[in-house]
Amino acid sequence: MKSGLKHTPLGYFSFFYKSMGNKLVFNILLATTLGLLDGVGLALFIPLLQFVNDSSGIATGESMGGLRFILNGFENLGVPVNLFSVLSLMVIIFSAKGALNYWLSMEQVDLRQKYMVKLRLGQIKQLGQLSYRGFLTLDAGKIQNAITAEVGKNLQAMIQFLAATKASIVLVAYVVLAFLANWQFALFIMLGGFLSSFIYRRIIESVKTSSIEISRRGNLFNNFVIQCIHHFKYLKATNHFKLYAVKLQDVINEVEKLNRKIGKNQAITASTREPIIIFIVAIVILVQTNYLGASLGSILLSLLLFYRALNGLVLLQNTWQSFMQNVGGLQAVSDLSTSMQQFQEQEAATPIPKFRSQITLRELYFAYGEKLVLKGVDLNIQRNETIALVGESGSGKSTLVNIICALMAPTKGQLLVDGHSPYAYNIDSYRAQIGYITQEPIIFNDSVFNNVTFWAPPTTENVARFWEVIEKVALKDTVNNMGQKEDTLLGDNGMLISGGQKQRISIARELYKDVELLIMDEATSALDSETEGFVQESINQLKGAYTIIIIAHRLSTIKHADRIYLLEDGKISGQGRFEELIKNSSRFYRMASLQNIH
Ligand SMILES: Nc1ncnc2c1ncn2[C@@H]1O[C@H](COP(=O)(O)OP(=O)(O)OP(=O)(O)O)[C@@H](O)[C@H]1O
Repeated sequence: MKSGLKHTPLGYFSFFYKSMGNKLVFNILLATTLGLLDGVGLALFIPLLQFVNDSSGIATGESMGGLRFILNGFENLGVPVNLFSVLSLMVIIFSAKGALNYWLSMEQVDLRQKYMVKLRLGQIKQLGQLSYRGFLTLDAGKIQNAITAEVGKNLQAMIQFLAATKASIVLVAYVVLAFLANWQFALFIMLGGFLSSFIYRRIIESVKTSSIEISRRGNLFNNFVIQCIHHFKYLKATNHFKLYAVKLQDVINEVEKLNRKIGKNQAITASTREPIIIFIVAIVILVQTNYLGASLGSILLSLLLFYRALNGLVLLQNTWQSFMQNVGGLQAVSDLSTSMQQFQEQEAATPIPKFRSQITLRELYFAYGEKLVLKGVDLNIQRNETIALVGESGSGKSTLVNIICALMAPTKGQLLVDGHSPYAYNIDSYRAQIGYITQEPIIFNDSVFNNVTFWAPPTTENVARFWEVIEKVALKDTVNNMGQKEDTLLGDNGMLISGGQKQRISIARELYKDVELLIMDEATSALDSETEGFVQESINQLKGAYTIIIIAHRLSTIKHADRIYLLEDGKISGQGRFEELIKNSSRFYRMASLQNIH
C-alpha cells in the first residue's frame, strides 16, 4: 500500500505538520530566533572584543572583513565601541537568549505531550472506525506494533527533527558570518564540507533503510508475541513453546543485527567527522596563507566562525542521523494510518430507529475476494423470535451473522431492519442494539461489576440493574459468595472463574446493555454438558423476550427454536421448526441422527 509519507525534509515536515499544525511552525520560528541570537551573538562579540582589545594593526577593523558593518552600527547609534558597551550588549543579548531558551524548552515539552496525545488518540479513533473487513485484512502484529512501539519512535523522530532544524539554522547563520569575514576561505571550507557530507550520505541512507526494516520486523515480532500469549496454554501443555520461541529468536536476532549495523554506522560517523573536518581546514589555511596571501587575522576570525559552523554541521549530521534511526517509526505509523483510512467505515449521522418488527435478508450474496460464500439467501426474522442457523462447517453461518450485525456489507442484495438499510444510518446505532455471545466468552481483567456493566458508574440504579441481570443468568449466589462480591476481580481473561460462569457473565453483559437482538455463536459449545445445561437454561429463559439468532452445531440446543434454517454451501436448503425439518430435510435428519437426537 502506498504510504502518505514522503522521504524528503519537506515530506517529514508535512507529516509532523498534519498533527501539530502551526504549533510546529511557531516552534521552528522560536528555534530560529534562538539560533540566530546564539550564532550572531557570539559571532559578533568575538570580533568586537578583538577590536576593542587590540591596539595593533587590526584596530582599524580590517580583519573583520565584511563584519565591519557591526562597527558602523555602533557608530551610527552613537554608542562608543569600548569594553563596557560591548560587554553590556553581550549581557543583554545572552539574557534574552536565556529567556527565549526557557520559552522554547517549555514549548517543546508542550509540543511533545500534545503530539503524543494527538497521535495516540488519532490511532485509537482510526482503529474504532476501522471496518471489520479491514481488520481481517490488516495484520494484528502490524496494528499492535504501530500503536505501542512505533509511536514512541515517532516522538523521538519529532524531537530529532526539531533539533536538526535548529542546528541547520545555526549552521546557516555561522556560514553567512564566515562568508562576510573572508569569502574565499569560506568557499573552500564549504566545498570541503560538501565533500564530507557526500561521504556520509550513503551511511545516512543505510541507517534509514535499516530503521524501516527494523519497524517491519517489529510487526512480525509483535504478531508472534500476540499469538504466543493467546495460545500460551496450548504451547505450554504440548511443550511447543520452545519450538515456537525459535521463531521469536530469529526475529530478535535479525532486529539486533540491524541495530548493530546502525550502531556501527554511528560509530564511524562520530569518530571520523572531526578529523576529516580538521584535515580540510588545515589544507585550506595552508593554501590561503602560502598562495593567496590572506592575512592571518582574517583567517583566524573566519576559522573561529567556521569552527562553530562545523560544529553546527556535526550537530546537524548527528541529529539527522538520529532522526533517520527513527524514521521507520514514521513509516510504520503512516502506513497503518493510510491502511486504516482505506478501510474506514462511512458514518451517517442519523441513528437508526429502534428495531420494532423484522429483519429481512433479500437475495443476499457475499464473496471474500473471488470466493462466493453466500449465494442468494432470503430470510425473515420476526421480533422476539428465536431462530437457529445450522449447517456444515464452512457453509456460511458465521458470514451470514456477520452480515446481520452489519460487520460486513453484502456483495449483492440487501439487509433490511424494519425496511431500513442500516448502512443508510449511523451504523453504530444499529450495533448498539445487538448483543453478541461468542464461543469463547469475552472477559476483561476487571471486577464482575465492570465486566457486566462495561464500566458504568456504580449508582444505586446501575447496581440494582446489575443484580437484576445477574439473577437472570443464575449467578446471584455465585457472585454473593465471591470475596469482594461484585467488586471481585476476574483476573486476566477471566482465569479465576469457570467456563460456565464466564459465559454467563458474557450473557449478563449483553442483557445489561438492553439489546434487541441477541446473537449466540455456539455459545455453549465450549462447555461440558452439565455446565452447558445450566447455561442453556439461562438462554431458554430469554426466549420470547429478545430476538435471538443461534449458530449451533449441537442440535440439542436448538430444539425449541421458532425456526431453524439449514445452510448448505451458502444457500438455505431447508427451514422450519425442529420436527418439521426432521421430516422434510434428509440432510437435517442425518445430522440429528448422528447426534442421537430425534
Ligand atoms: N476472512 C475470510 N477470508 C476468506 N474466506 C473466508 C474468510 N472467513 C471465512 N471464509 C470462508 O467462507 C466460507 C464460510 O465460512 P463461515 O465461517 O461463514 O462458515 P461457518 O458455517 O460459520 O463455518 P464453521 O461452522 O466452521 O464456523 C468458508 O469456506 C471459509 O473458508
